[in-house]
Amino acid sequence: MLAPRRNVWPPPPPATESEEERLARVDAEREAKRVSNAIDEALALEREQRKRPSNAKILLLGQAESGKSTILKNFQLHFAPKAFQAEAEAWRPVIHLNLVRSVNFVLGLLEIRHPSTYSGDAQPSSPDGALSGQLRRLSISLAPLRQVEETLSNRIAGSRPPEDSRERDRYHPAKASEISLRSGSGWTAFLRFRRGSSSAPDRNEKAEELQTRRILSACARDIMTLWAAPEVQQGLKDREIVLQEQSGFFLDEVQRICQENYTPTPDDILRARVHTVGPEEHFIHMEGGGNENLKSWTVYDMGGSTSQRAAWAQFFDDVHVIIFLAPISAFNETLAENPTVNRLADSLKLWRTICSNKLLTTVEFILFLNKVDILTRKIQSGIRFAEHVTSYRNKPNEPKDVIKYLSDAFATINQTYSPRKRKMHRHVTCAIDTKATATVINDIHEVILLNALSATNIL
Ligand SMILES: Nc1nc2c(ncn2[C@@H]2O[C@H](COP(=O)(O)OP(=O)(O)OP(=O)(O)O)[C@@H](O)[C@H]2O)c(=O)[nH]1
Ligand SMILES: [Mg+2]
Repeated sequence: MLAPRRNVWPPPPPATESEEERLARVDAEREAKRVSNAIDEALALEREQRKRPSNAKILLLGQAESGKSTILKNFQLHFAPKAFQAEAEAWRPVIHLNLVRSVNFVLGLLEIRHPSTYSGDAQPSSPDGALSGQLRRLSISLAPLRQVEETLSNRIAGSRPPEDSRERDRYHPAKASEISLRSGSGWTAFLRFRRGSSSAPDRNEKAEELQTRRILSACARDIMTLWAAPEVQQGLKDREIVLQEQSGFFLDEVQRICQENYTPTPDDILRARVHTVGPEEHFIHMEGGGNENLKSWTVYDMGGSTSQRAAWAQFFDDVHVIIFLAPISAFNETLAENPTVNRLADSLKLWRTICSNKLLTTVEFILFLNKVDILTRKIQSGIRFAEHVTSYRNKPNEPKDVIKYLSDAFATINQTYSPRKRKMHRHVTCAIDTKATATVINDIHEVILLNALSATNIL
């Protein structure tokens, strides 16, 4: 006689099985089969979904103030204009803060130039040491803006600024200070702010905002007078400070921005400056429907200052495209976090590090040579590129020649240091020009789709 079979499923019924037990067993087996089929179907579906992702994953890299967050805003404006517009109101405090910081920066400069008047000394030691009566009056009438700056900073970044921002917020002799945000309390507060409809600001916040708007409206005329004052313009010129080229510059728009009923325009939002601290993940759901297989994009916007860069590598794994921003206008500037390092040299070095990274061997790169408008203005104002980049020697000091030289330099680094031959797409951009950037986005749209779809075996 054969021994009863073991290790088979379902096990053979015991010889003594009653009719009732048999019915119960058949029921249990049917249920087990149903569960097993359901699991198989779920696994098949998951496999299918993995092949058809809802996401293209894009990484924005580049040094601080290269324009990463501005490109992200362009993507949002281009692909999800309704969502972009819905957040417009939330940018108002950021724009107000950018403006107020510029005003306080100018007042700070006057304070340094004319300490005797500020300290109340009636007998300034030299004629230069005295502020004109008009500027003295303005410095008093605009004094409330220091409090406005503090209120807005606290509201946007949270009452305790992140370490990195405290470092940056120290008074910089040539630069208006910036607002920093990081994922965490400050950032979520800002998001809550931006996505105000789901959690409306409380009564205190509303009252505070109203108060800020009233103060700004009352100060508008004095801010304009201050900005137009020959003494202020001369003071900036003497220090070779061009505030117009700095991030978050709104001093030429005071009348409009200080109106009590001001709502930011897309151009204002693109020019608003918030320093990103920590990686930010943004989902863009294509409002026009997008590609059938790819209805949303995930864009990772990284903080670009040197202390932030260590966090980049954790996003290299399954990224489809990297967009690297190099601010080509920065050839005569140094890093805010390290004044001994030239910003262009830092950008080239960073690009080389990214090109040679083995984890990114198969990733396609899109290079934006950004801030071409500022580069053009600088060269046309007589700044000589070769004085800052000696290898340029005696080539023509013309924007188009400088741009070509830089574009070739970045391309050569890609060819030389990439572990394998890599496709690279180059664009010369001005990220605050929405129309020109829309054309570039149309050009790179297909590159992003192709990479995302082929990475997931759909193509
Ligand atoms: N004039 C000009 N300004 C630009 C351009 N691109 C960006 N900006 C401005 O430069 C400032 C800095 O840009 P961001 O996008 O915040 O820079 P980022 O790379 O995100 O900087 P971090 O977050 O600090 O890493 C913003 O105020 C932008 O409006 C450009 O092409 N031309
Ligand atoms: Mg940023």
